[in-house]
Amino acid sequence: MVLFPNAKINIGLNILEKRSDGFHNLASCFYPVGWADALEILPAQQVMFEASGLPIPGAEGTNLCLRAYHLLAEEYDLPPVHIHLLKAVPIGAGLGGGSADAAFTIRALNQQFSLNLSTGQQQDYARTLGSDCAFFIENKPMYCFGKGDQFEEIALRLTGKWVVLVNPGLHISTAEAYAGITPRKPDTDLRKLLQQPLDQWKGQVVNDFEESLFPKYPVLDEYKQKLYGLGAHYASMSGSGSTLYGIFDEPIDTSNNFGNSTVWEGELS
Ligand SMILES: C[C@@](CO)(OP(=O)(O)O)[C@H](O)COP(=O)(O)OP(=O)(O)OC[C@H]1O[C@@H](n2ccc(N)nc2=O)[C@H](O)[C@@H]1O
Ligand SMILES: Nc1ncnc2c1ncn2[C@@H]1O[C@H](COP(=O)(O)OP(=O)(O)O)[C@@H](O)[C@H]1O
Repeated sequence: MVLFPNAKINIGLNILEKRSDGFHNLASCFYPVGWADALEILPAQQVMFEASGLPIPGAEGTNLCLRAYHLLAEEYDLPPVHIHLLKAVPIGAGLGGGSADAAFTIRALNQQFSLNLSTGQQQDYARTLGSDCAFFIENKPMYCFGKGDQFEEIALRLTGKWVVLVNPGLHISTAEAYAGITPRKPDTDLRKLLQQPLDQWKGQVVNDFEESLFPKYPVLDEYKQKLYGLGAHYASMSGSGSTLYGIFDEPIDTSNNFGNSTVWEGELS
């Protein structure tokens, strides 16, 4: 079975408060985008994990695909599998790439070996692997809260809009980004702000990580402003960075704007 675990962007990201377990309660709209890895899972003689494409930090045994397999194998009678991951989504990029790989592994194993796990059961397994993981089980635009693993339907649809993602190659660890934050509740609920037309989001729909990360890495704000200069209706950093995105009506020419950054663009669904 071959799947394509896709990235997400955060449209608005409010870090509300620090919790007693050390994590933070947040409010954000998670929106899937088409930038994706390729994941192949095949029955095999013994469990084997292989990765190609972008190098993934950490020992192979700690890869989220393998962790997802072992999590299910502890409870269900799973045959050994060969997992091949072609890594294309940048890592430490605020795009949830590793979380998507984990969630898609759960989805694939559930389907391939007829485990009959409900959506809720798959989300429960996913959230033990990372706060972002459960989102990728349903993989549709959602208002997310709690650790980022609780969901509420949101009417927001940007179908047909064009998104440009710019990854400047800075690897920002999620834990490092959270450590620089002073949590606070916003004046206006994000769900309300997102009901406004897209052109009114600028300056109102904010990612709280920008305040601490932009002074530290000035290129991030420079690229956000360039996206506005190219005509974006709205531009922001995604998650804990370092990827910036802009939302446009149609494809745009990004050449000569973002140095050696990796640029991906595509239609929103
Ligand atoms: C910031 C966000 C926003 O969508 O996305 P990314 O930038 O990673 O894509 C997420 O909250 C990232 O979720 P995820 O990457 O799954 O984080 P986890 O592996 O669960 O946690 C990594 C570390 O981040 C911090 N953390 C994470 C989530 C959360 N709600 N509060 C936290 O304080 C903790 O220090 C934790 O040890
Ligand atoms: N399949 C995977 N893809 C990406 N990162 C992985 C994977 N498995 C484990 N990791 C670890 O997860 C961390 C980054 O996760 P990722 O979700 O890409 O971060 P972010 O959402 O901040 O971009 C890295 O430290 C990496 O070592």
